[in-house]
Amino acid sequence: MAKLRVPSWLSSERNGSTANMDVDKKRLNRRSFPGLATTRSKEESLQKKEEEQSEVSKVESPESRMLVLAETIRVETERLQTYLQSNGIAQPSLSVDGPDDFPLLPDEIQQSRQKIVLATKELTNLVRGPRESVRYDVWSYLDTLSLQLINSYQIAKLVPLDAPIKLTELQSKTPLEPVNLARALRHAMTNNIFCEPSPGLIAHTANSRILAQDTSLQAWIGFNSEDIFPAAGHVMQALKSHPEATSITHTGFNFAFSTVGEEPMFVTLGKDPVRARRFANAMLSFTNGEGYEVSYFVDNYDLSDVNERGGTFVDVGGSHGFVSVEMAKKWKNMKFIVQDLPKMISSAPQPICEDATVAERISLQVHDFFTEQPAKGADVYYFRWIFHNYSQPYAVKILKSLIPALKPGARVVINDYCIRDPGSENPWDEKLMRSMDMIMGTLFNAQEREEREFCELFKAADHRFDFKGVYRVESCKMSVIEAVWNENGVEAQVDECKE
Ligand SMILES: C[S@@+](CC[C@H](N)C(=O)[O-])C[C@H]1O[C@@H](n2cnc3c(N)ncnc32)[C@H](O)[C@@H]1O
Repeated sequence: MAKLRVPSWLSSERNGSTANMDVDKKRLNRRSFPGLATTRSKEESLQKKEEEQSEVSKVESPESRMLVLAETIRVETERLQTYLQSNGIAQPSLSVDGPDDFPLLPDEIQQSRQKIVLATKELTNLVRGPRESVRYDVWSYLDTLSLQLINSYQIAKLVPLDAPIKLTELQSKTPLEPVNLARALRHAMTNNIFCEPSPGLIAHTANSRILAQDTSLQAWIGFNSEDIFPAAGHVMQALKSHPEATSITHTGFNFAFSTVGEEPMFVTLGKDPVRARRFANAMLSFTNGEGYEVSYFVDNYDLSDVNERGGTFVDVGGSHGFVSVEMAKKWKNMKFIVQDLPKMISSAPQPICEDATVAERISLQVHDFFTEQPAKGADVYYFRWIFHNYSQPYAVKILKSLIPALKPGARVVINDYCIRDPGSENPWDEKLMRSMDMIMGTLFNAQEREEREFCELFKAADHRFDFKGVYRVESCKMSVIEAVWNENGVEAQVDECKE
């Protein structure tokens, strides 16, 4: 049997694991903006491989692996519990009044959480065994299905927060036929969404209660289960008919919603204000998730020179402008333009923000980013969660459409994932990023990109884009990828984008 390697992030030896983590952290947060850091070199990758090889010597026999994992779970749970207790933070609980989220935690405590989740998952896999694990992993879509029914029929809002409700009474409040309501609820209960304290009585858990209260979360579940889930079921069909998989109108989404060869997903959503609003709110929920907070960008991206000269920041594909609102609060001398498709712009809140001194510096503009950029001579063109929606031909077109508007020194800033080498991300984030990559393929035939791919993208659009590199703030999952417009740029060298 092949031997299992113990990854350094899972080791329960405190000093060893912390030391490894520090090394990893330093390595992974290396940035390639001039003056801030240097690009990860081949030698460093090799060195990492060697370090990993040496981990093989710490191989555990399959019999003891369960105990290693159990010990990791015990040690890390104790660490998390102690931290919460000594800081007066409520302990996690599934009961209806359990806390909604963890507060911002120090890095090492956050890593404890990650280790617990990942060790628990591996231990579950080991204890179930390979055949049973794989056999039933494929049923994970049923978790989405039961959640879709509950969310779509707004069942969580029908269950009182303070007392259980009889299933029969709940049935009378929904158009869902009793068998289907009971089956969706009882399936969701296997995921701790609702509980049945005694037969026929339905009550909230913390999970179902948050679903009843959080409208952005409802939108997130709605978008994922009603737009992405059907699209995922049509990916095979899309790939079989268009194996090259670059067209944005021949995707799983297009096959699911009968728009093949007609229009991309955003146009479809844009035609329906309810769906457009749900998408915007879903993005808000996602953005508020751990490691995606807009504050990482707002707090760390330096615009003091632009602010000093009262410059302009264009948020291209900026949805309802929530990034610009936060930026305008910080940079009080700057102007902001939020651009998006007509339906998105018309459904944006008016005023965009309560504070008039912020709102008056933000304008909304209808603009299709595949056409010539109308905001000429701005200082920054910012794209958040845009480029990962597009395969290379489209992404190049978006950049080319900017060129007539660019003044020398204009910054083009992409705020997206930047994928690292397989296995170099912590597994928690790796799963998230790989999942997002799958979703991008499903909806757009698009992809998440590595640093080299971003560099190649800019160079493919125009050699005058001076690629500055990738910057990622500690604990943030998103990277800032930047290029500066250089009128006198020289023809790109073939090797320029290689690691
Ligand atoms: C994934 S969302 C990102 C929104 C926002 N930047 C954020 O960070 O949440 C993509 C946005 O691009 C907009 N969009 C899609 N196609 C567009 C186009 N051709 N021109 C302008 N905006 C577009 C969508 O309406 C949506 O608001």
